[in-house]
Amino acid sequence: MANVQVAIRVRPLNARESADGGRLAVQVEDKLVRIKNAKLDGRTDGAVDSREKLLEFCFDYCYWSVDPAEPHYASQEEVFQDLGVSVLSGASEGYNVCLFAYGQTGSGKTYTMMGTPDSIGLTPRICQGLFRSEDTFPDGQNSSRVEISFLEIYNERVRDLLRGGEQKKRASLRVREHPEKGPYVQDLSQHVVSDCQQAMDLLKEGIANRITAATHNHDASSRSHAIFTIQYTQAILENNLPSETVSKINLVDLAGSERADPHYCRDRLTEGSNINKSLVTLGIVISALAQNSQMSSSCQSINSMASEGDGSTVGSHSSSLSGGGGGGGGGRRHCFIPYRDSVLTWLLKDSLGGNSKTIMIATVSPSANSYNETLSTLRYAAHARNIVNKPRINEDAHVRLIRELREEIDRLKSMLLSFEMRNPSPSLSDERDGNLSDIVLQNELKVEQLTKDWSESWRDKKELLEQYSMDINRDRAGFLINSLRPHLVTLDGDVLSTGVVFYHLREGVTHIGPQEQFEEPQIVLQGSASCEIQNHGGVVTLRPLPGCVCLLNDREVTEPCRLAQGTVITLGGVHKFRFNHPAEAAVLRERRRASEGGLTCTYNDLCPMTPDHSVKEVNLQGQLGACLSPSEEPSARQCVEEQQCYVESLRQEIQAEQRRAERELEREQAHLRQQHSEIQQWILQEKRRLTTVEQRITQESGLQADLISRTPPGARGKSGVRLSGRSDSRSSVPRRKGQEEGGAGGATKASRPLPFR
Ligand SMILES: Nc1ncnc2c1ncn2[C@@H]1O[C@H](COP(=O)(O)OP(=O)(O)OP(=O)(O)O)[C@@H](O)[C@H]1O
Repeated sequence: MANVQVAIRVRPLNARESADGGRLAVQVEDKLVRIKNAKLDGRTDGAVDSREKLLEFCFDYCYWSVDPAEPHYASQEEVFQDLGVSVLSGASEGYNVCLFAYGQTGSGKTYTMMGTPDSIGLTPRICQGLFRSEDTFPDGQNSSRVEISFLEIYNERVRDLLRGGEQKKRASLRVREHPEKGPYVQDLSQHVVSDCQQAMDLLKEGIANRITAATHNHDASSRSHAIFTIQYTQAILENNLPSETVSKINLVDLAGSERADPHYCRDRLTEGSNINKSLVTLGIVISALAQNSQMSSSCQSINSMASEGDGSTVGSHSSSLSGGGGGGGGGRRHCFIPYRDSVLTWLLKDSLGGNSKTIMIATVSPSANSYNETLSTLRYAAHARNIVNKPRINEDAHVRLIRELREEIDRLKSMLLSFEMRNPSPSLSDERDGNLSDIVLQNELKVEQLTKDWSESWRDKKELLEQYSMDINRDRAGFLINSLRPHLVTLDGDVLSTGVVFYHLREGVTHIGPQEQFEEPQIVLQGSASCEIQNHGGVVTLRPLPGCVCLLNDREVTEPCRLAQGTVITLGGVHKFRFNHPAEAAVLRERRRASEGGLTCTYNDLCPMTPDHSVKEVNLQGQLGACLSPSEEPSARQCVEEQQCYVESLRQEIQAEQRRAERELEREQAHLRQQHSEIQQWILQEKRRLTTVEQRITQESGLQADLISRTPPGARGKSGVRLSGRSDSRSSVPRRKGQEEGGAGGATKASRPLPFR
């Protein structure tokens, strides 16, 4: 059980307050805050109780940040040293922790939680502290993982502050509740970060996406509640005893409460009423929780008094407590907590009365003009201080089992020892002694095995995290997985298959194929498709195996073949993979950047498909050679050398391809030459035939003219031509050249095929 810790921070007077005379209404002394009602100061009529003039509240921490020149001025660092360090220590022990800032608009919540570039606030300091604490463990003993998400609640809708794209940023997300893990936001992006800078970048990105607007009190007022969540997973192996915990750190900057102003536009009024609604719900939740906690503690004290009186045991005392809220306390029932009445309280359910260590920092203005708002904040905060939470260490179930078994072993061992001491006679103790020893031995074996399993599984997870930098939704659309090792990605042709599979190509040989073909295939495939991939110091070679058709970029290979970045491997016509070589790709990307568009190093560019690839290949080789410098990392140099070997082999392939292409060209040219001479001959023949036809036409025309002139007019037909004895339709109609002569003209051309295709 732990009470919510409450801190108060008083900010400096702002320009408006100073201009108004700068009268102060708040005083701070150690853990006490006093607030004076200046309006009642002048009244001496006795109607006013002096207690109304000066009210006093006690809190866990009080910070006076009004004037840096004053001796008890509390800086950002001082606030961090109390509250931030408390957050970090809670998280490092495996507890969920929540720190939220509450206060009137313009009272300094965002300044305290986020700070300014010159004076950073609690959230960035906590991120720094988180990564700093990681360095305190000796190498190899601990390992951790930090995931970040950032959301805002605006007009009762949840928005992801770290999601790219305008549309996605505006999309509202749904809040759901997991039976064990509690409320969560569906589809909220999670970002794995490996250093403080990455966390800071996300924080800045989220802050920039937050909705702000000008209000009476504040020019850049946050109009939404912002929740920055760090999920911190730690694994430690100390003295062969594992521990694995997951803690959630919620850092909340609430929107400021403000009185509604009728001069505001409708949107601003709706916004304000939603802010106030959620803050009122928060107030109701806090009050109800405080009431329940007080009721429980009074039950506890009544029961403990009763148990002292009748001498009952601790067990019966606790059971009477757990017997329900209404058990004691004069029959009063525990209040219902309306968590679901606002999105804010629903999401903070665990932080308020649940599994979390919670700190509230209430920010106030010192000005007498803000008396009412400050008093309301102090009352709100005083209520919150009564809330009792039930934080517990979020331990991994396996680790808990190991710990419990170890405790059991210790208990059995001590039983064994005391049994031996009480029964020195060997005959009597031998049998029981043996039984206990067996149990101890069995448990020790179990613990040993479990510890081994856990260590291996954590090592695997850790290794995986180191190999992959995995970022969910960071790249705007989905997962971005960056691996540093050569790997395969499945390209599944089955439309019904979902999910993407990565296979690391470890140093040595990776067997790919059906279960029965290899003793231990690392990549199991259905059917008969198989091959071996060798990775020797980053040089990756595929060896096709008999009985399986193996294609690299759709070209069949039968001999071992060096794999290049981006190669598509097809095995047995069904299984497709894309090969990625991150180191090779990095070097090639670097070269591409250096050449400013001179080179596009995809596999297809490197492949000798057309003669002009040789130009690119030479270009590539020139760049690789030129880029080698002594200052380059050995691995990069090695990679460049490998690239040069690879380029050399490509160059030879290109030359062979060119020679093949030249031979092909020569054959094609000979064929064309032959066709050309055939056409020439055909044209010549046709010309000759035409000349003959023309000569015949001329002859026949002469004959006809002669015939007509010699025939008497009475013997001529209607057409003026006397039909000869030979029935020749060709001579009975006027002729058009080329049409009539035995079809030898155009018709012949169409019906006679050309001598080429
Ligand atoms: N402790 C402080 N020291 C110096 N300046 C402060 C302090 N607290 C607040 N301020 C200044 O007061 C102004 C308002 O502070 P801040 O933006 O943090 O208010 P807020 O409570 O977050 O307001 P809102 O709820 O409207 O967003 C800012 O200019 C901030 O720099």
